[in-house]
Amino acid sequence: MRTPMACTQTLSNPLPSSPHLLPHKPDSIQLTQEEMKRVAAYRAADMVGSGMVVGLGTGSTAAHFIDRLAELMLNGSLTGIIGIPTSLQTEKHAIKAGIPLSTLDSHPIVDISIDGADEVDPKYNLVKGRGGSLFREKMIEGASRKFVVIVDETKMVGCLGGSGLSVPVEIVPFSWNYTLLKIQKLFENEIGFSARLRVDQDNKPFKTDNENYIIEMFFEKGVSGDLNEVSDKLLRLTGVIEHGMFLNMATNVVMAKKDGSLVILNK
Ligand SMILES: O=C[C@H](O)[C@H](O)[C@H](O)COP(=O)(O)O
Repeated sequence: MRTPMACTQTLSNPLPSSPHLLPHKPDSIQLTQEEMKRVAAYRAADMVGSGMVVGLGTGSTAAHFIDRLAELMLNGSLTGIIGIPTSLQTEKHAIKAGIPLSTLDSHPIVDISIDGADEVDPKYNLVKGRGGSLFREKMIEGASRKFVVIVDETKMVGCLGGSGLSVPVEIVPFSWNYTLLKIQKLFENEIGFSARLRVDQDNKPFKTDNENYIIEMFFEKGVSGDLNEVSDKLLRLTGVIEHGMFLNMATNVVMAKKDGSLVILNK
């Protein structure tokens, strides 16, 4: 059984100073969250080179990247790009944008993946999957030589789960309530822990692209202790397919700030 141990990571200035990549904005002007997402996505698109196999992320930040990638292909700046989509939603978007697609089966080595995240901790560990796409994302991003995370500054946290929002776990639908009980048992000593099945607008179980269910785990003070141990324990539960903690996977983080500056972190 896990000894409860407080998450001790802090966010006190974990970031180096950054170049201002946007024209100077008066102090009173601040970017909206959507603008920050676009700024990060556009900068990350510059990391893609012609002829690359590119993992295409999922979510609102990744959508800006897909639009930019398509734009760069259309104006001839990038040629020979092959995209590997991390969700059905992204697949549709990329097809509409005119990006040629393939699969991991045909292209098992991905040059670069670019995707958003729900949280980034000071060691660049991530929470992903609040949009439900964590399994395909983890497969494709795990097969990538470079995995660039694009976020706005609101996504930076001291501890994973520390924003008070969920850490998702993808499970098989069969006996889902039993799997939920096992997850609750795993964290029974964790003060303020709770878990529940994700439901859709009709109060039916939310289904992932793989027809699985999602359990949302909530940690009042963030996930504590050794994250790799927490990961292993979850993955050992029969019924659990994957979880949304992406540990030691990101090679770069491109983070846009409200003042228009960008911080680029490299591992
Ligand atoms: O399942 C969703 C993905 O992991 C997203 O990358 C993540 O939720 C971040 O999404 P957004 O860019 O919309 O905040």
